[in-house]
Amino acid sequence: MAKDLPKVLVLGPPTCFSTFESLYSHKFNFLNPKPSGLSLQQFILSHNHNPSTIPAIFCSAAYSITTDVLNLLPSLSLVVTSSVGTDHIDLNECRRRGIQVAGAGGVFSEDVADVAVALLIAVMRKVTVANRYVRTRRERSDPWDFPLGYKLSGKRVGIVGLGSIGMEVAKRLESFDCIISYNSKHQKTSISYPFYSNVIDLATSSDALVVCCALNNQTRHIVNKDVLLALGKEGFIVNVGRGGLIDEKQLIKCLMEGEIAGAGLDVFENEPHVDEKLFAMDNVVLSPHSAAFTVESTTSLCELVAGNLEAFFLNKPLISPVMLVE
Ligand SMILES: O=CC(=O)O
Repeated sequence: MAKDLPKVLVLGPPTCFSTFESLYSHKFNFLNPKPSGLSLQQFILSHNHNPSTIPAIFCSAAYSITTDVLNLLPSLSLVVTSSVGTDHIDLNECRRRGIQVAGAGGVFSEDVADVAVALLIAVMRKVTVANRYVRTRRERSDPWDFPLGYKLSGKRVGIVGLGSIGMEVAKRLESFDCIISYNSKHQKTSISYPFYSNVIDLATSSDALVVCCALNNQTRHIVNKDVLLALGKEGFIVNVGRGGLIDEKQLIKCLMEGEIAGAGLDVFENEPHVDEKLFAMDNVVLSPHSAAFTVESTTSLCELVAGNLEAFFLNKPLISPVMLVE
């Protein structure tokens, strides 16, 4: 009987949730407020769920796990998020309350890196403009008036955040003979790429920046106006991390004024809202925060989430814990 199974509250159901539910509803009793249209508080009250019997949350990056949410759930001991990013979770408060947190670990790294490189090629070589050009003109005009793009091979690429995604980006770009350097919270002793402790210096020494670090108080607007100006008029930027890593107002201004050459963006500062000024720009390629999601990564994610929930309910160590230290 579902009511005898361990309860898992599902918040902002992750895109994989319907698959996940069909695979694992024999193991967990999923409580999903979304279809009811009720607020979390109303849901808990109206369904007579004793909040003290809810030990675990499964959430997506679209749902903020704030102190207010945690206050509604006095027995909460686990938050599992379907994302790599944890900026939607009040980690300090979780630490204070002894709540464990598990994330998506490395399941998305290759897919996100693939899209980072795809966006870089697309914006530098004008792939989306070319696509529209052919569809609207149907044949090559004479004289040929398609604008020239920039070569990626051999370019200097600065990676902001050399974690598991950043390393996959570097690996891919090495096969394009790109010259890699990076900025990270700390220099990595095992990595021979040049390290820049200052993102402005990294931008000055790069033809393109790929931003893939975590968003937190230290990294918000890590790419600001000064970084964009240092990247320069022939510089490109790709963001597959979080929108808040770049000062989007300044980015749009720099794109409009030709202070940088172009941008490939999978993430936006005020998601799900996307600033419409970006839609009119030919030097911008957009993607709907979908870099992580493939058929394969979704399957791996479902297995990982189930593994974390099972481990938790068996009092075993989590498979992909998020470190709750500052
Ligand atoms: O954006 C996706 C993630 O954080 O997993």
